[in-house]
Amino acid sequence: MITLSNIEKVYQTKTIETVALQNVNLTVPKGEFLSIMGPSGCGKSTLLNIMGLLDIPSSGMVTIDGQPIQTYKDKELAHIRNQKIGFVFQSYHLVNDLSVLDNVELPLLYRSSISGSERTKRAKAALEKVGLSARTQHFPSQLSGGQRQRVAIARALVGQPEIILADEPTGNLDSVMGEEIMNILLDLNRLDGTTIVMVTHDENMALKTERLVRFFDGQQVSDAKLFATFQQV
Ligand SMILES: Nc1ncnc2c1ncn2[C@@H]1O[C@H](COP(=O)(O)OP(=O)(O)OP(=O)(O)O)[C@@H](O)[C@H]1O
Repeated sequence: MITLSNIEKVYQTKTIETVALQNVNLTVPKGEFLSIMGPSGCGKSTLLNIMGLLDIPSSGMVTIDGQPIQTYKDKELAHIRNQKIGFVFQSYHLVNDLSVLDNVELPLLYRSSISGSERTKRAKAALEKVGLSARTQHFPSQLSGGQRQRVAIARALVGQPEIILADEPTGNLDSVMGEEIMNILLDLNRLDGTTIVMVTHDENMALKTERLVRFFDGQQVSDAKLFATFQQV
């Protein structure tokens, strides 16, 4: 579970101060599929970066499984990020000169307890989950946008994270491919119990999730419980 309490994030440059988040209080229970919506610049990516321990708030408290992150050293935070959190971005962030299989194996390279053959086995299983078993030796440039995003999802889930943070995962895709990606995320949530927080500009995608929080100017303006995803099947 992730809890954000009284989070504020201020970006300070030489000439200007930007309040990106203000008075944010948000709890994401284990197993929830939460979507975040709001206009450009309202702080959605900043929020996701803070939840993913990629950035720290200017004030307020972030706890993961009840433990305030301030109590961890940098090395421990990197460990939690690697073990518990998977990231999916709008622009995929794949390594172009690595094969699909090597891209998916990447997060496991940081886990010394996993052997090379086990790494490959898990990466193949993750690719199978997203329907890309036939593309393991391709390179990202040889794939469609939807396939690239599926590789990115396989890479996010290969370490069996408890939480997936997805920043506009369908933003670069047409509606058919967007639906496909959304169905993979819904299955991960529904079948595996993975907690998912997804930033989206697409209301149709957001309405498929359990809960929708809207932001405006760095603040939450609404928090609505939608149908639980498992009730939709
Ligand atoms: N590194 C930074 N330095 C200064 N200001 C920043 C920085 N990162 C973000 N901001 C500012 O913080 C505010 C929130 O940005 P953020 O990227 O979180 O918005 P967003 O809701 O994700 O936008 P979009 O939908 O366009 O991706 C914006 O006003 C932005 O200009």
